[in-house]
Amino acid sequence: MNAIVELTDTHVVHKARSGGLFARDRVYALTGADLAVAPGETVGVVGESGCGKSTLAKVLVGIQRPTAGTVSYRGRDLWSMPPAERRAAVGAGTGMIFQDPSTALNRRLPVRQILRDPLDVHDRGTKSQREERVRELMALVGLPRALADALPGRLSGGQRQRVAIARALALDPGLVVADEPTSALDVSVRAQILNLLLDLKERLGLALVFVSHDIQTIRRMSDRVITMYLGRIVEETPAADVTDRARHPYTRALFSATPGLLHPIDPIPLTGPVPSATHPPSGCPFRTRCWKADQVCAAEMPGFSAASTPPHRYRCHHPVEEDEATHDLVRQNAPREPS
Ligand SMILES: Nc1ncnc2c1ncn2[C@@H]1O[C@H](COP(=O)(O)OP(=O)(O)OP(=O)(O)O)[C@@H](O)[C@H]1O
Repeated sequence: MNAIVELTDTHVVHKARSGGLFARDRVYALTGADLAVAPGETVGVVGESGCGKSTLAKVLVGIQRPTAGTVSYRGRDLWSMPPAERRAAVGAGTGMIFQDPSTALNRRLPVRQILRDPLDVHDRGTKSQREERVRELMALVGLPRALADALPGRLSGGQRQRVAIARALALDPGLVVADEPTSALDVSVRAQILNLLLDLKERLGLALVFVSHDIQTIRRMSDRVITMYLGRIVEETPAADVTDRARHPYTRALFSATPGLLHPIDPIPLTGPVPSATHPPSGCPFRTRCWKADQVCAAEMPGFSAASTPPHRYRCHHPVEEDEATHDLVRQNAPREPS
């Protein structure tokens, strides 16, 4: 695969926010991530709050520097490039859409200027070509021309997110990363924004990395689903298989509540909260909530199983059997004490 962006054993460790200046605590936000995104594909990222989804997104678009491991853009190591070259590679190669368009856009700039900014910064075209590009971008995302001079405060939430999408597309990137792009919007406009993203992806041949808590949306939007748990990628599954054929117990539990299962079931309960990213459990981080866990799971984090090959890979000592009906998993997953 000729990846647009590729992470190899990438880690992000933060100093704990609450610990004060001399805090020793570390937050393991991303641990050993390996992921390649191919041109034109949509990768959905799921996991509960705090599992590292946003960190992964920021690493992919070069706004978070990893503390270890590499990030390659079209085969070149991003963080060993000189800063100006890196900014150019990131700016032209990727676009990012954030959760809340009201905070992501400069409130003092009219739409026209917000969309021109990336063209100015990267010195794209003449003045009139830039103006033409702004018109083109507005049309692309369905914004009426009359809004070119409007400030973001005058726009609806959906229109603001359209501006944010247009800005992300300004330099014609190969990859767009959308971090919860609809969660701050009214329910009534969410579907419109998702359809717009899908439409743009098709028309422009974009690769899309889509982070969401909304399991159904992920299933609908993605070609491939990445499951994250406590900073680790624990499974990659073709989206069509994710509800019924996922092998990692955590993915099965996350997707168990979605409609459209081959055998509809009650949700598999996930007992207790996600453990702290400052003191993650030894071995497999999911073991404290997993109904299949034993001593092996406490001793060692499994690598991707030798039996699993892309596009389906999982890291689990006791994967769910392919033919194990999800019904049976509900019964097995009685609440238990952490081992
Ligand atoms: N700058 C930072 N300093 C310290 N800790 C951080 C920082 N950024 C993220 N974290 C921590 O890293 C972990 C992963 O955070 P991240 O935002 O990537 O998770 P997430 O899955 O996107 O969560 P959510 O769905 O709530 O947005 C969390 O424990 C978070 O508190």
